[in-house]
Amino acid sequence: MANGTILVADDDTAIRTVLNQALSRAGYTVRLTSNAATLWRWVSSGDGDLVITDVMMPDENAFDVLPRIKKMRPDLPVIVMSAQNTFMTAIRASEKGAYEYLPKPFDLKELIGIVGRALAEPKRSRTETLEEGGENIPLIGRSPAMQEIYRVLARLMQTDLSVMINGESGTGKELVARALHDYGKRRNGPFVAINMAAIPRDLIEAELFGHEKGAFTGAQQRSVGRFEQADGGTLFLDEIGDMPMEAQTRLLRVLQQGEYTTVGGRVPIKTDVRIVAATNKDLRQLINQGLFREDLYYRLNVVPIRLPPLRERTEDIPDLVRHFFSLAEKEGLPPKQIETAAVDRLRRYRWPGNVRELENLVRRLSALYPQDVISAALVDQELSQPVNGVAEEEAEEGAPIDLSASVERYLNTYFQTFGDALPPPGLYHRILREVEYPLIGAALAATRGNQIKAAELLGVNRNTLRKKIRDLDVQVIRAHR
Ligand SMILES: Nc1ncnc2c1ncn2[C@@H]1O[C@H](COP(=O)(O)OP(=O)(O)OP(=O)(O)O)[C@@H](O)[C@H]1O
Repeated sequence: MANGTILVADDDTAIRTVLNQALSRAGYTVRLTSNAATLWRWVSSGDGDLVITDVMMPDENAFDVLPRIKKMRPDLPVIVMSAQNTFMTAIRASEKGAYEYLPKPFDLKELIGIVGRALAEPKRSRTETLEEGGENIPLIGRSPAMQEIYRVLARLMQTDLSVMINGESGTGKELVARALHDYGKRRNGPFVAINMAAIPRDLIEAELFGHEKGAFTGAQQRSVGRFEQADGGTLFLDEIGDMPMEAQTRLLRVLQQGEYTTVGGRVPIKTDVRIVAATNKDLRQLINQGLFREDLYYRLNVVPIRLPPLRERTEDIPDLVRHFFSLAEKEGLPPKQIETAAVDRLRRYRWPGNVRELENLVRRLSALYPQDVISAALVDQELSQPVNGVAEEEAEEGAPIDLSASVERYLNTYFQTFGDALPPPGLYHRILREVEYPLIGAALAATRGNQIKAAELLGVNRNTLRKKIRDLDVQVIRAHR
């Protein structure tokens, strides 16, 4: 049975009762209080092995008590709970030295797990407190998906771990990379971003690592690379999936050895940068296609963060809309209000361009229309206009797709990415595998995971199907009905 004394501070009686029951059942001694003054009295007299506290208490905010607790008893783990589930709450909890931050409502099992972990860990002091972050919240959204991201970010702030952000275009990958830098321990150093898709492929290495005078035609003088610019700070490698192979090899070497040479240079240069990479592609697929180095993937993917598309977190739309209207107002555009029905329309839309598309829409609504209140009809009108390629593709949904033509187009681009060289051997099986995987997945989805029916639909033997599922590692999800 676990033991130790847990001090719980929350002005909500129901939470105190639930925590008391769960923690006592797990074997802990529990002391409960509804206010910060009592908590402080207990802590300062040396009581308790762990604290669980709400942020808002009637007499004082836990974020004001936390630095005092950490100063007096740096080893005492403090778990902070809050119903104010914003990015700043998570960050502030981390900055003030909280052991863990839990947005309410939380899962009791998870809490008990965290308590056990905190008490089992060797004591370490985390006394570093940072300045107030200010109220300029960089990331908006309180959906469960975003809260989970804030928690991961908060944990990462005091580390230098490589982070890989995956998400569709416009989901906020660059914003997250910046937040990691701005609130992390490298915030006084530079943040340098480079987008692999925006630079001609043959210049990427020189751009990243710099080049010596005369290293290649057109290199009239020595130039400093992004690695050097980012020294002491963060280097954000956007669209990493578009990085050419040679540059990948060079990057891997830097990550392994902590030093590099410029293009055309011989002297190794030491580097001290934190790498945050981002992609909207499936890097696993690129690895299978021989377009991305698996060893580099593992180096970069130390902490993966998946940013959900906006359509998976529509509950964030009202907050985002308010945020973008207020940004527009700060830029001098007239203030606007929006009807509830109009927000409902926004929540039902699919947002292929994600938050960026929503931001642009709000900007258009602010700038182009004289009405003070944005109506549902106006939103309908704006959403019905195709604004970019993605929307047009969407409009074509349902139209028959020519598979051969698609494969041909795909192959053209594929060969082009290798320039004059040939792709790695094994192309025939790689391409067939690419087609087989979705084909089998679709057959299983259509038959709700019934392999007999799926084999019949595909016209293959059941054993063949079973083998394919195993070989291709297709996820079989059975319907429970
Ligand atoms: N959670 C958020 N809160 C506030 N603004 C956001 C949020 N997510 C994205 N944005 C805004 O949406 C726009 C697009 O974000 P960002 O450029 O970070 O996306 P991205 O995923 O890096 O896109 P791409 O893959 O196309 O480069 C930016 O103007 C950003 O400020």
